[in-house]
Amino acid sequence: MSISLVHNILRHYGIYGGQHDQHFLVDEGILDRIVESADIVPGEVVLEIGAGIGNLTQRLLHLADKVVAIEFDPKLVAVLEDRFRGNDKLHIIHGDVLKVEFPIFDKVVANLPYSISSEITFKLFKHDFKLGILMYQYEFAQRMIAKPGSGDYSRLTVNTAYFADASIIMKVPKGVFSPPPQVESAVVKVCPRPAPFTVTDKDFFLRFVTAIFNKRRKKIKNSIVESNHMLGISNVKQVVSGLPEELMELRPENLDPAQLAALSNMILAMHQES
Ligand SMILES: C[S@@+](CC[C@H](N)C(=O)[O-])C[C@H]1O[C@@H](n2cnc3c(N)ncnc32)[C@H](O)[C@@H]1O
Repeated sequence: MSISLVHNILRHYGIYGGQHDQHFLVDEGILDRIVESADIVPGEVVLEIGAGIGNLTQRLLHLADKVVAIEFDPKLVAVLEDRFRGNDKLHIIHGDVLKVEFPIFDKVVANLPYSISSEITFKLFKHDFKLGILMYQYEFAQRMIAKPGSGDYSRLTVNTAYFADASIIMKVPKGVFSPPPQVESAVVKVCPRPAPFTVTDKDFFLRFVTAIFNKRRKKIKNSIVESNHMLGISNVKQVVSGLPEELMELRPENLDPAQLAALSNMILAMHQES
């Protein structure tokens, strides 16, 4: 779709963009590469979050059996309804992505609203799907794939490593959006898979990761004790004194996801014994 056609649609429907993370991707080449990366085969159901004026949606509809497009702006929902009227492969959900129930889907392909990237990503990780091709703010994408010990290594990194293999497949400049955002973007490929390390209790592990990264500047022994209101370990000081001393002196950001999982398994076992 040419940029002038996009501008005509925006003008016609009185949409100005810029608010609610509304930056429409108008570069044909990048739209094509995003959809090609999703490797959609017949029979698949694709979820699109924040469908906007339907630039990605149009391409997804060519390949998928069904596209479920979530969009919360009524003006944009009207554009989607007009643009794809009569196409029964499209199901539009008019609502807030954080509140609506996701359908069962095979793949998720989206140029996300950046201000709620974190909430959307954690919501997606609660679902079962084959592949995600997701556009994020570049810094957010870097945090998803950060290395232990780096400033970007965070709760998000560990959750991502637990649920999926993730990689940045494309860096995307501001100028390919209308209106352009203030930040650079990146497309992340998310391939869900079983965790490559053992976790005895998923809920406890995820709570443990959230708790200790809340106190990421503290030594692990202190971050566990100070965030125990989230963990509920009885005799927490005694449990901590029984954990490997060399790990307790490190900060949460220095442990890789497998080491964090091992620690959470140990704590749980000691908590259950006591
Ligand atoms: C970056 S734009 C992407 C638009 C379109 N997919 C494209 O690539 O051109 C993000 C879209 O998410 C929508 N959006 C923002 N917050 C949302 C929310 N909480 N729930 C659903 N959609 C939302 C915006 O209205 C906008 O259409």
